Amino acid sequence: MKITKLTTYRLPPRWMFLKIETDEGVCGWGEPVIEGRARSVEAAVHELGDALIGQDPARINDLWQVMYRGGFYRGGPILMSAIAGIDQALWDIKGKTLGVPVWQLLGGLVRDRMKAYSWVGGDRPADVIAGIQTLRAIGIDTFKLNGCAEMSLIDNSRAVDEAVNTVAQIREVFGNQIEFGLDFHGRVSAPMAKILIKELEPYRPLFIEEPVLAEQAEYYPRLAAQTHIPIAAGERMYSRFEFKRVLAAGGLAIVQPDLSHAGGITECVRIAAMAEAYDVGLAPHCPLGPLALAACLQVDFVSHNAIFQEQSMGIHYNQGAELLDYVVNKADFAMHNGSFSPLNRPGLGVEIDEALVIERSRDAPDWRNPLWRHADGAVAEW
Ligand SMILES: O=C(O)[C@H](O)[C@@H](O)[C@@H](O)[C@H](O)CO
Ligand SMILES: [Mg+2]
Repeated sequence: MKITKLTTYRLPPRWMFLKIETDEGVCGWGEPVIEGRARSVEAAVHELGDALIGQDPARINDLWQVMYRGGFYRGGPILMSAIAGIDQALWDIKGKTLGVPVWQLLGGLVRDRMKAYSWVGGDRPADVIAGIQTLRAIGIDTFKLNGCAEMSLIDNSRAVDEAVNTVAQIREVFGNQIEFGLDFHGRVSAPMAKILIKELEPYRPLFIEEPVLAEQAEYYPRLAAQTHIPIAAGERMYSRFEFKRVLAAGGLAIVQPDLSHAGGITECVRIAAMAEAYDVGLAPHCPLGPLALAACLQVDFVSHNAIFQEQSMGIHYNQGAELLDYVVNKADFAMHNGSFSPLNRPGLGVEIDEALVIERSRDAPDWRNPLWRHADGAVAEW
């Protein structure tokens, strides 16, 4: 079998799908994207694709190395997201060729259900109580929200109170009947993270995510030393080599590699295994589309340390399309009591509505993250 063609589709709300075709009619789908830089990843996919045309898609391990080591300059969000989507599509082809789901090829299930969580509250946490109430009605009991709005390097006690009050209110209304993680989204400085984490501790969040930016990863062990709240990070780390450093430094309780950013299934099973050796949990990042989610689930179901799965149903970013709009086999993604079941179809387990993808990819808008500024006009982390 030989790879014959790579076609990319940029799509609303902010995704990109990749179709890889072969000379034997089998094709695979993947989701290579970095939110807000879809066109850059698209260019990288086609640049890498030159080396794939005419190659045997079954040799995923070799093709991965060709894409990674074959370039003198490697790594980073653009190239690793391009590799990620290509890798997903290659696994899809392999599964479809052999007639088995990817999790079967990775050694089989380690669990029967995979717990998922949902987003509430939007960019600046608001209406979180109503949001949680609505989702609870459909069986979801685990949530994530942004921990605060923009925050200055040294901010005032009003900003701290605002963040703490939102969280206090959640515990007041729902007690211990729900769990929630807090995403600081890299918008909190190291000095403010210290204060916020201390003040939030009594409300027992499930985890605090990106308490500081990945660029400030040396603070993770220091922050972890001052709190019992599990610290999570990883959505802006792109390879096992980056995860190696944070795992060895200690401090993280949960790693969150993104299956569409960190080199795909091939790389993320390795990151998961490495985390397991450090007694660190896995919670793949996935505010993206159905192919990214399917890839996450393939890894979750074979990784003993997978604890919960992010998914984008109803997320504030899904303007113009929802998680399952382009999926034919929607029922396979139904959650029961807040958990996913293994995807049992061959390959990734997603049947794509290709006609709709082609139609919606025409004039797809370029999504950009908002540019925030502090009151004094300086750029703020979003
Ligand atoms: O945890 C998450 O889902 C992420 O932080 C997510 O909210 C953002 O990073 C977003 O995808 C950036 O475009
Ligand atoms: Mg996050």
